[in-house]
Amino acid sequence: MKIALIAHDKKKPEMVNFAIAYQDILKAHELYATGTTGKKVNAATGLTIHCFQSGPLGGDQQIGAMIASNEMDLVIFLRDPLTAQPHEPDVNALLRLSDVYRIPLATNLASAEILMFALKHGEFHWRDLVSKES
Ligand SMILES: O=C(CO)COP(=O)(O)O
Repeated sequence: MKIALIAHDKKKPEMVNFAIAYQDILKAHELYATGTTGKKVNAATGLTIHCFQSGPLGGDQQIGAMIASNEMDLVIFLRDPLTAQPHEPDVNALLRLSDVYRIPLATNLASAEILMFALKHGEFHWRDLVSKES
């Protein structure tokens, strides 16, 4: 499974703790991230992560492109709903594409944990079927 990890600045400590807590699950998958998030998670866990550009410089768009070409299976995007982002249109585009392509997406820690439990229990095998269709 290809999993994207993205966190706005105020949510990065939460993302790092999340990745530490679930690294045993995450390490079995192909991980992608926006630039700064990926570097922080890698530094804290040693997980191998393909890092795209930083979000404001196009990282959200790069992950969106993977979604549009059916190459992303799950997105954990810890958004900061209380801070305006200079690249809000990119953020909205990523959320929109996740809905267009029905990609499981968690935008907060509680949802992200539920997705991790589902992943651990093999609830995403349907993505293998969808991936093979394209
Ligand atoms: O801004 C982001 C997502 O919209 C995150 O980008 P960084 O991980 O590069 O900080």
